[in-house]
Amino acid sequence: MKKYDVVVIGSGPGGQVSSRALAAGGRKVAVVEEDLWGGTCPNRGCDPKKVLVAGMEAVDRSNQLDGKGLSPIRSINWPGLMEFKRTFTDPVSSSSKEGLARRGITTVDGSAKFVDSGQIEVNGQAIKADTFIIATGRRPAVLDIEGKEYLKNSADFLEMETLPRKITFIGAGYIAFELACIANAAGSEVTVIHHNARPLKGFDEGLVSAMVLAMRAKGIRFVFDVDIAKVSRQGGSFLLEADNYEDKTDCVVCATGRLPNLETLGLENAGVEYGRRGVEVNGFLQTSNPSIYACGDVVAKKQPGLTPVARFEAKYIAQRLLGGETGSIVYPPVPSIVFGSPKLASVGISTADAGKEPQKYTVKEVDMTRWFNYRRINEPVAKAKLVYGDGLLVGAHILSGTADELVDYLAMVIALKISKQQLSQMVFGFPTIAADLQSLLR
Ligand SMILES: Cc1cc2nc3c(=O)[nH]c(=O)nc-3n(C[C@H](O)[C@H](O)[C@H](O)COP(=O)(O)OP(=O)(O)OC[C@H]3O[C@@H](n4cnc5c(N)ncnc54)[C@H](O)[C@@H]3O)c2cc1C
Ligand SMILES: NC(=O)c1ccc[n+]([C@@H]2O[C@H](COP(=O)([O-])OP(=O)(O)OC[C@H]3O[C@@H](n4cnc5c(N)ncnc54)[C@H](O)[C@@H]3O)[C@@H](O)[C@H]2O)c1
Repeated sequence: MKKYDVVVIGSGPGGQVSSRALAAGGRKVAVVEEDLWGGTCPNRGCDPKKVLVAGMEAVDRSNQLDGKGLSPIRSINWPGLMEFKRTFTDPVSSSSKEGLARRGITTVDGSAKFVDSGQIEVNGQAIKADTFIIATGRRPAVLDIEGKEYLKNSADFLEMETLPRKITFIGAGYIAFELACIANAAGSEVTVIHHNARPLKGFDEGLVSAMVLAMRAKGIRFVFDVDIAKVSRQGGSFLLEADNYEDKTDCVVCATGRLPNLETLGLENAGVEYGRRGVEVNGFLQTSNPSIYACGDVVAKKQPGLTPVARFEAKYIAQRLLGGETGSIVYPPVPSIVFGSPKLASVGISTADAGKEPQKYTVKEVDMTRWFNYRRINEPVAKAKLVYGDGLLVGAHILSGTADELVDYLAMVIALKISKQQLSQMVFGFPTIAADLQSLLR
């Protein structure tokens, strides 16, 4: 029977970072993967999505500068863009696996299941380890409605060879907003249906409303307070039905959240507790079995399920197992970005939480739309809401085409507690988004 110091289950960002760090620290490590090596982010998540976002950004920029020396790009050559996307995704699985092997890590293809607290089984083969790390991520949730077999998910969207003439998204979170904007820029007729009237729930309500307004101006249709009950095939298209709604479309993408991958892991055999939201962990990312850790999307936690969070947790576990980390995990401010059109980004204390403690926090709203950096590209909207506590920036919420860049600078200001006085002593390259920090935080 094979025996390792550490076995990592799942080869996504969490599994990659933890296994590589542990192998570099001299541990004998194996990684088990049941699907594509590299996990969600580079195969069917962040990276392919961001390649498609580049096409959307080009369409947006040309539309914004229409009549200002440029002609708009009317639509995207979808098969061409997908071919470009595949140059990123096709090599990922083999290169991720080879990258691990090059570092002396054993790679095992198959589905891992705990037999007891010190042993898993993969394809009938028993593997023992002193420590296990569960990094199995999440998968798309499927609405339990009549006709659910007709529903596509985000992974299907990112593989679509032809762009449907009409596409409908159910759900209004990160995935629906981002993919709706991409499909709209590529020339599809897009509808987003949500079961209540509060899309992108974790983000500032006013900025979300402004984003919805901007997306509506581009032709995206939002339908709120509609709970789809049935999908049926009608020739080449699909009929969506609810008590108060009926519409035909060519493609339905379900984007109603993601579920932790844990049902097939045999967690009961290893004494690992879990719930609907994921594997339960303590402040050291240890499960209820102290020799089994968990990181990334599969963990039940307050932090959002994002790649940098999975990587941060994986690094922490590796440091702890290598003897360098003794305290419980302390997360820095984590930026969240919706790569839509425009982009919505958020970091630190929310405006909703700040509003509950007015004696502690103040919120300053800044409209940047007329600032040079936005006027130069004729941005329709550029707004920020800044949360201050004790004179320092503690939260930032931004809506603009470049919010993804600005939010990382602001995350640094928050994490390092950089004061307005310190910022005013800096010289930035000009004119840049970073240079705006001095005016923004004045
Ligand atoms: C469409 C989309 C867009 C996204 N965009 C962004 C973005 O822009 N920025 C961002 O930060 N995040 C984004 N995310 C989220 C990001 O992809 C995840 O947070 C990240 O991949 C989590 O990493 P992980 O290692 O925890 O899990 P994953 O990357 O999901 O990897 C888990 C791996 O475990 C494997 N596995 C599961 N069960 C078993 C088993 N029993 N045995 C063996 N292997 C198993 C799976 O096959 C998978 O490969 C996006 C997600 C999606 C779906
Ligand atoms: N840019 C990024 O960082 C990025 C992009 C995509 C995904 N992600 C990650 O992936 C996760 C999953 O994304 P997502 O958009 O699927 O989930 P989400 O949690 O962001 O949004 C799901 C939406 O579906 C709605 N919903 C739930 N049940 C429903 C129902 N029965 N009918 C209609 N609507 C329903 C919810 O109210 C919510 O608005 C995100 O939470 C995030 O962690 C991140």
